[in-house]
Amino acid sequence: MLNTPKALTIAGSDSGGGAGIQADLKTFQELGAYGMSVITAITAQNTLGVQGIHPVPVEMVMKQLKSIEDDLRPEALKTGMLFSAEIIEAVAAHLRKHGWKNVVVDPVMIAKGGADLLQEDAVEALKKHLIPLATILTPNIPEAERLTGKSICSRKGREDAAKLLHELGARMIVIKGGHLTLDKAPVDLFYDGEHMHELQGRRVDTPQTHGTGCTFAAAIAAELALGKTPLHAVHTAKTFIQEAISHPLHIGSGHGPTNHWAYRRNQA
Ligand SMILES: Nc1ncnc2c1ncn2[C@@H]1O[C@H](COP(=O)(O)OP(=O)(O)OP(=O)(O)O)[C@@H](O)[C@H]1O
Ligand SMILES: Cc1ncc(CO)c(N)n1
Repeated sequence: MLNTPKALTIAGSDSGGGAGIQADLKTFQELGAYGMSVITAITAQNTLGVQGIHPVPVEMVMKQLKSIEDDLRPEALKTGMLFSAEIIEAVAAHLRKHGWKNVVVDPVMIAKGGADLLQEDAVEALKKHLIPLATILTPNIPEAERLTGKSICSRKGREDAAKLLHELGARMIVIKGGHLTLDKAPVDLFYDGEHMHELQGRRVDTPQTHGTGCTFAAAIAAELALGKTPLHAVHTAKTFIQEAISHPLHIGSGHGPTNHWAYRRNQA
């Protein structure tokens, strides 16, 4: 019998269920990968914002990683909210030591409501320790600006940022287009280290976009776990998030979650 593909998320918990660990596990499930988690921080969060953050002690993060390594080695993984430099360094050291492959790094920095999900001094740790291990790095435009130190105002600016991030060590990069001005289609740019590809999208005018970045990166990781190529994985992830945003659930009174069921329902 074939082994069931296992996908791991290393990220923060969102009590509201729309982002972080919860969004990742729902996405893995919908795409047919067995989902596992290493929790780096607990957030008290809902569709209105983040009310509290409690980082998990680094020793406990390492214990979770070891439990997975000893028994349930993943075919692919994604990282999300890592919060501190010490957690980033511990996660990166583990990935290096054990040679875990198919690493999707979503460099989560700020929640949609403005809360800091990454400490200021952790950005350098991300650049130095984790980005060089990324198979696919998935920054949004503000994150790409922060990582490269350059503002992005054009298509050429995004291409240059992708190349700079490649020089930092990421093998492939998707610069997401969700933060482009409202009238523009949210085209994501995928750089495979040689060529630029466009991931076309239709903008949905909705506030229900909580966790879009987490869901997108988790879908890429699930597809890599299933053995798909990176190009196939990013295209499927784009379709997955487009469906999830296009069929909102209308939950909560702020930035509501996306609909993780929509993709599979539409495929059926
Ligand atoms: N309003 C929208 N309509 C259609 N697609 C969107 C919309 N907003 C974001 N997307 C898509 O969702 C995916 C995630 O992009 P986005 O830029 O929102 O990530 P993010 O800012 O990291 O998300 P998060 O706030 O969860 O961290 C991308 O594929 C993007 O093009
Ligand atoms: C736990 C967590 N991770 C990531 C995000 C970004 O969407 C969030 N709001 N919460």
